[in-house]
Amino acid sequence: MDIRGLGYVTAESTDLDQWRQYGTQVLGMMLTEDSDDNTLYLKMDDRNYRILVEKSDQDRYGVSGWEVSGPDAFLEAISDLEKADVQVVHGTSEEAKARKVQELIKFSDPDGNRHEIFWGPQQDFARFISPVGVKEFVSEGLGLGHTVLPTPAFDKCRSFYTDVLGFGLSDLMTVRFTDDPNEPEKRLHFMHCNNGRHHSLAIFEAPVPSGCVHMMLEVCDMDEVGRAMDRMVANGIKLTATLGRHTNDEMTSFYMKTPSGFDMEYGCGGRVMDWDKHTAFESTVVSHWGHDFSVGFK
Ligand SMILES: Cc1ccc(O)c(O)c1CC[C@@H]1C(=O)CC[C@]2(C)C(=O)CC[C@@H]12
Ligand SMILES: [Fe+2]
Repeated sequence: MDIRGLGYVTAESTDLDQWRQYGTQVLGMMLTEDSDDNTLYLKMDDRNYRILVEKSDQDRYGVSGWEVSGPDAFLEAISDLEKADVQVVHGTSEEAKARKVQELIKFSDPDGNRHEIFWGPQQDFARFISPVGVKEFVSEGLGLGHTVLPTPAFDKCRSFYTDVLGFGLSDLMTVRFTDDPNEPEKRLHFMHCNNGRHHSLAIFEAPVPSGCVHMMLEVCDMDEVGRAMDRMVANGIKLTATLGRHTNDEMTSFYMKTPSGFDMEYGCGGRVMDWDKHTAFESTVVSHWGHDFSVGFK
């Protein structure tokens, strides 16, 4: 399978007003005109949208939308999934219209994380003009960012993502939250698809009620990250990890809550990888400096 990038994500929300404010005033994305009382389309680049918020009776992460290059790659993806006995549901033309793509399929991983594969996103080529002056999000040729999904059935999920969906292992960590040596270590594997982003997906060996550990958006420089922190404070949004720089993708970022209960990482300076020259390794530290996740539990 040849996945080119994370094309879109969806979030479920009981209160779209919160996301309207958060999406535009904190993240700095554009709310496009086709948004209505049940659906928000949040735009951050040439695409019509990258985050789709849907009115729901729950606040949680929705689906991860993976992009393939065209109709042939789409058929190949369907056949790979069916060969692996994954239940594939074909999206209706109404669903494709709502997602603003030509065609899509829907399926889940062994832990029930929901995914879609699509081809042919609509592009209005309208310039991204941020309502709060964000210059640029980094997504061209790299996908919108990354998502980290909860996968307690780790071994099954790991082979699902590598053997069926074709993700490559970028590097890995094992995490222990306390000093208790009896606490089992939890695995965290960073995975890439067919682009230069260090990871478009990571899987974490623990359940998370909101359906997502965090997702990440990348902006073009450190000032944009700092200004986003100011907007987070001004809008009363909770910080969940302090500013820091990761060892593996070298990104400088902070983490905050979204209105759907999962976290948003907002960063800059991510490495662009040449996978032919890469060797997978295990990091024994989270970051070069910063990234205190304990603030999220306070
Ligand atoms: C370690 C790391 C490298 C690159 C990233 O983009 C990234 O988000 C992380 C941190 C991932 C991870 C998390 O999001 C939830 C809390 C975790 C599991 C920790 O407690 C350590 C690593 C953290
Ligand atoms: Fe991350």
